[in-house]
Amino acid sequence: MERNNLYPIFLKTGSLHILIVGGGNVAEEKLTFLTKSSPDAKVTMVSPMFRKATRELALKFDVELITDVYHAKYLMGKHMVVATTDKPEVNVQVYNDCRALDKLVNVADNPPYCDFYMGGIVTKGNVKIAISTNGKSPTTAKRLRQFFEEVIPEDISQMVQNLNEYRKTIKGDFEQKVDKMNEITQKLVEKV
Ligand SMILES: C[C@@]1(CC(=O)O)c2cc3[nH]c(cc4nc(cc5[nH]c(cc(n2)[C@H]1CCC(=O)O)[C@@](C)(CC(=O)O)[C@@H]5CCC(=O)O)C(CC(=O)O)=C4CCC(=O)O)c(CCC(=O)O)c3CC(=O)O
Ligand SMILES: NC(=O)C1=CN([C@@H]2O[C@H](COP(=O)(O)OP(=O)(O)OC[C@H]3O[C@@H](n4cnc5c(N)ncnc54)[C@H](O)[C@@H]3O)[C@@H](O)[C@H]2O)C=CC1
Repeated sequence: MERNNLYPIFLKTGSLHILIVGGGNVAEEKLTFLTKSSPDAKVTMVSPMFRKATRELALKFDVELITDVYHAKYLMGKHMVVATTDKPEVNVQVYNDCRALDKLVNVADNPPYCDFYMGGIVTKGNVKIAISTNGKSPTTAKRLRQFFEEVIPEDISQMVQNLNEYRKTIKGDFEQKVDKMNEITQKLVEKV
């Protein structure tokens, strides 16, 4: 069976700078889910046109909007780039420019031109789950996101906080701490 070999990481978006090229439907979808997960994300968008809802989101999340066509100069200082224009040749240009500069790049409607995929994301306080279908079915990623948003209790974050407080109070060496933390969380994975 085929398997997903992608490696998920949790980016500190507050100190990384992301560029979105394009200002249409796809750009708006990517910005919506990016800011939903990571309201502190540092984002710049460049496009000759932005949708109204995109401009509103930009205002809310302090996103810089540059009204211009894409130029390689806009890559300066950016760590990751998402290309969403309706011009395949522009998206490929963005991809090639990023590759030449070793920047991570995602051409949203073109999986072979993605160094990474955006995933379905569930956030419950301190807990975050990211979901990918290996680019095979974004709709399934969305449905799984909705499912986990529903079934994971909001207070999972309180539990994590409590365990964080508790782990600070445990005396003993590393091994004893590990044993204790595993013992008190055993119930979470016991079959009923
Ligand atoms: C590869 C990837 C690259 C990337 O964008 O990073 C990609 C690619 C493509 N998306 C397409 C379409 C749709 N995308 C969505 C929705 C989402 N797409 C997202 C991620 C990803 N989309 C990455 C893979 C993630 C993974 O590994 O599973 C989500 C999870 C996250 C996000 O957008 O931030 C977000 C749900 C967020 C949420 O709700 O939680 C819907 C559903 C809907 O809108 O209802 C549709 C319409 C239905 C359909 O077509 O399936 C097309 C077809 C274009 C065409 O037809 O030409 C391509 C291109 C292709 O597959 O070739
Ligand atoms: N809307 C969707 O859900 C889907 C879109 N796609 C594909 O994804 C691509 C983008 O789709 P949409 O966002 O709907 O298109 P759109 O037409 O809404 O947006 C395209 C954006 O790219 C900008 N743009 C054009 N040339 C540019 C340049 N040189 N530099 C910077 N920005 C530039 C435009 O000003 C516009 O803001 C298209 O190729 C489309 O076929 C594929 C599947 C679904």
